[in-house]
Parts: sequence; C-alpha cells; structure tokens
Amino acid sequence: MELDKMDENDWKYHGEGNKSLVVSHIQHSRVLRLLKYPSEDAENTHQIHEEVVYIPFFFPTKQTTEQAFQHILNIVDYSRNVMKPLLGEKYVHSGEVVKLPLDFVRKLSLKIQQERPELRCDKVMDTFSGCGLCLPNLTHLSPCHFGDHRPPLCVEIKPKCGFLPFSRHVTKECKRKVCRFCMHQHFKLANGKWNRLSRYCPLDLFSGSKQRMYIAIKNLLEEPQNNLKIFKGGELIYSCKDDAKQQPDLNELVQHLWPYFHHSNGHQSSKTVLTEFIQVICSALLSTGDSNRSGEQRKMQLSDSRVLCEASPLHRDLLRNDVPIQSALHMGALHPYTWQAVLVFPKTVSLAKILQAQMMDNLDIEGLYPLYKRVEQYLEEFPKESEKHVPSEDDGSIEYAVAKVLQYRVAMTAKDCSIMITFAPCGEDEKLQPHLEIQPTKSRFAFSVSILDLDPKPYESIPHQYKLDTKIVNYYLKSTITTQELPPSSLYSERQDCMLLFHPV
Ligand SMILES: O=P(O)(O)O[C@@H]1[C@@H](OP(=O)(O)O)[C@H](OP(=O)(O)O)[C@H](O)[C@H](OP(=O)(O)O)[C@H]1OP(=O)(O)O
Ligand SMILES: Nc1ncnc2c1ncn2[C@@H]1O[C@H](COP(=O)(O)OP(=O)(O)OP(=O)(O)O)[C@@H](O)[C@H]1O
Repeated sequence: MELDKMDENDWKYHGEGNKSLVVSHIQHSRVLRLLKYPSEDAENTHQIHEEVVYIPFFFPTKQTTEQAFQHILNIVDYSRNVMKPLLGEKYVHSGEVVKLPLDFVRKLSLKIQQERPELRCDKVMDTFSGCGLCLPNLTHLSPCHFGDHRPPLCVEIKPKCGFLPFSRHVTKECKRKVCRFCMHQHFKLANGKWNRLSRYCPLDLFSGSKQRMYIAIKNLLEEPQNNLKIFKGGELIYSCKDDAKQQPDLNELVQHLWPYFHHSNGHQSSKTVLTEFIQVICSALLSTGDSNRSGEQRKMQLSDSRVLCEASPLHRDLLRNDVPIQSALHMGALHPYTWQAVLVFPKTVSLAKILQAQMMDNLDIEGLYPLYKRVEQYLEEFPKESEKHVPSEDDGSIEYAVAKVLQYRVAMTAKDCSIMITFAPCGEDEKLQPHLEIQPTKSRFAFSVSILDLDPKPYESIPHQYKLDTKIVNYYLKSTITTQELPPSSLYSERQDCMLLFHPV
C-alpha cells in the first residue's frame, strides 16, 4: 500500500462498531480501521491554535495529531503485547499504524457516509488525525488455497461473557444463576436497543459441547443483533437489519449457502443446509489450530455450577422434559445419549483462550469497584506511580488494587472481542496441512479462525460498568418478563431442539 498514492475509490465501506469504522480495499486483502468519535464533538473539532490541530478524540480531553497517533499505537501495542500472548499467536492480527493523507480520509468519509447504518451515525469517522490501522482482511482466506471457484464464507461472532461469576463479592444471588448476557437482554429490550429477545446464551457457545454450541449458533442465526454477521467473498450477506424491527431473512441466507452444501446425491432441504453450515462453524471453533494432533490436549474444565444459565432456553427445555439439572450435568460422561454440559475443550481452542482471558475477572465488578476507588484515591494523593511487588491476596495495598484493575481491563477486552471463522470448500485432491482443514460433513473446507477487536478498555469505564451491572441486575429482578415470553424458535420447534440435545456425542 503506497500511502502517498491513496485513492478513496480503491476502498469501500466494510462495517463498523461503536468505536471504529472499517473500509476494505477493492483488490487487496486489506482493511483500514479508522476510529470514530461522538458527532456532537465534531462541531468543536479542528480548532487550529498555534499550528496544532486539536481533535475531540474519543475522550473529553482534546488531543493533538501526535496524541491521536499515540492512541492508535497503544491499541496495537496492547493487542500485540497483552492480548496476543494470552489468546495465541495464530488467532490475533494486531496490524500496523498508518499515517494517511488527510485529503484521502476526508474524501473517503464522504464516499462511505450513505452506506453507514443509521444506528451508528451518532458517531463520525475521524478525518482529522490522518491515523488509522491497517489489517489483513479476515473475511478472506490466505491465498495458499484454491482451485475452487466458490468465494469464502466468513462468520463473525461477538460471543460476550461465557461464564457465571464465581467471586465471593457477588451480592445478588441471581448473578450466580443467570448470565450477564441473558439478563442484559431484558434491559436492552426495555431501553429499545433491540425489539426481540435473543435466545442465544454465551454459556452454550462456550460449553465445549457440540450440541450446545449448535443451539447457540442456531439462536444467533435467528436473532443476530450485534452478535453475528456473515460475509461471502468479503461482502456482508447476513446481519441484523438497519431497521431493528425487521428480522433478517433466513431463506435468503440459505440461497447463499446452498452452493456450499449441495451434494450430488440429492436435494438438500433448507434445514439440512443450515445444519451443515452450523456444523462447519462448530468444527472450526473446536479445532485446536495445531498441526501436531498427536498427544493428549490439556482440557479446560469448569465446575458444574458455572456452566448452565437458568434463563437460557436450554435450561427451560431440560425443566420441561423433567431432566434434573444436576444429573443432566453429570450424565455427560456416563450416558451415551446425552450432552456434555461440562466444559471440556482443549485449552488451545480459540473459545477456551477467550474464556480464560474473560475469567481474569475473578472478583466481579462488585469486588473490583472498591479497588478501583482505592487506586483513584491513591492517584489523587500520589500522582506519580511507584513500582513495587504485587501481593497475591488483598493486603489493603495500592499494588494489589492496581494489579487487579489491570487484570479486570484485560477481561473486559476479552468479554467484548469477536471471533471470525472464515472457510471455503476445497477440492478433493487439494493438499492442505491438516490443521487448516475440516470435514464435519461430506464437504471438505479450508478454514481460519481469528480474534479481533482487542482494544484496551479505558480505566474510566469501570465506574460505568459498576453502575450498568447494578441496573441490569435490578431491572432483571424487578422485570415481570418470564422466560416463557421468549419468542418461539422459528428454525426448529422446541421439541426438535431437545431431540438434537439428546443426540449421541
Ligand atoms: O458493556 P456491554 O456489555 O454492553 O458492552 C458494550 C457493547 O454492547 P453490547 O452489550 O455488546 O451490545 C458495545 O457494542 P455495541 O455498540 O452495542 O454494538 C461496545 O462494544 C462497547 O465497547 P466500546 O465502548 O465500544 O469499547 C461495550 O462496552 P464495554 O463493556 O466493552 O466497555
Ligand atoms: N481485520 C478485519 N478484517 C475484516 N473485517 C474486519 C476486520 N476488523 C474489523 N472488521 C469488521 O469491522 C467491524 C467493526 O470493527 P470492530 O469490531 O473492531 O469495531 P469496534 O467499533 O471496535 O467494535 P465495538 O462495537 O465492539 O467497540 C467488525 O464487526 C468486522 O465486521
């Protein structure tokens, strides 16, 4: 990429989240990630004072171009030096900071404006610093493959927090039974963020059980919200609609998928196509990504009480079928026709890596917040930090509090990251390294798994997290919405879900 010859016509709108906007190159497998800031700040933007451009960049404090560059550099450093060692070299692409011509960025911003979803237009793209992040386009597969004409499919999942808090600091009993995502759904519905409750429960996705993962992905397909996007050949083909009242069209998705799951020996029903599609996703998510498959993989295991969320449709299915929860949890190893509720996937699996990082939040926000206050107070009294030994137990020291706050921020990043699973069919005689292929059904696929959006979460967001946690829990407790009010599954009947559940593992 020649930075002095940047042309906005070589780039197109690709997607965005709350903090950044992404454009992709029309020929090369590259994306540019540009940061955003609230549009009300844009009015005060660009005050030129003593030849310095001030930018209302992400935080209330104004930043110079140099500070903006440093800010993006911090994002890369954090991804490379903190998150990558935790999540694994093979899953993380930290990218590189680039300085872009301002003229290019401004023209690009105008060009893509009409493609941006309305719900994201409360923020504007940064057109003042000229700084961005250049990354590989993860919706593509590396060029080492392909004799096949079918473009790669890419599934992006934002899994959110996959465990129930185990901290002794938790004061509300419901937090030990119902996961944060499921509780938050009710709060989001009440606030108009979404119009329908999602049946997805992160604890199913992180369960390590193929059946539960299958159900989690099926539920994401039915109600993607901001947790699922599907790309084909780098183009977004399935996600929540801009008008959140509308549901995305699963039949349309099946039409896209059909050429990938069509077998010569007969007609595939929509359901079979979706089933095979989900199986490919599960296989990729469960792959260890290691070329060396011999030898026992170290397994990750959670205690029974942490693996099932009482608000999840799965839990209700068990109750409806009169399966005692605790015995269901234990049956995994004993019964040939049951599901494994206990998390048993190898530690190198992407989901296990993410979960381990999330669980660095071992105090819960309720236990962390007083430590945050301790740090706040210390910083007021002694603004210059000192480096001292970090105690493993809380001895009332500032060192312990600082270490825990840092640990919590890592967990926050892991609770908000996304996974991209990209795959494409490969021919029967195409030779691939074993760790780069999966064959969950009749078809063989080359695939890759990546973890993205690994930005550091600001220290200042901890008080917000503390307040939000209280609001979510209080709303959930007082809400009259019962779990019966979950919308019925449109993909399969509840009964079929159960049949799936009790399929052999
Ligand atoms: O707090 P949460 O769990 O609602 O997560 C926020 C996300 O909302 P979600 O619940 O996933 O719809 C939120 O996502 P959306 O904007 O709702 O798509 C952001 O990812 C936000 O992170 P940041 O402030 O942009 O760095 C996320 O904030 P952090 O908690 O990561 O700070
Ligand atoms: N390297 C990449 N390759 C392909 N697509 C990408 C890449 N990085 C980001 N994207 C796409 O751009 C979207 C926005 O990026 P990202 O999730 O980093 O934004 P964000 O604003 O930081 O998110 P959040 O709302 O979680 O804060 C992603 O959902 C993904 O679809």
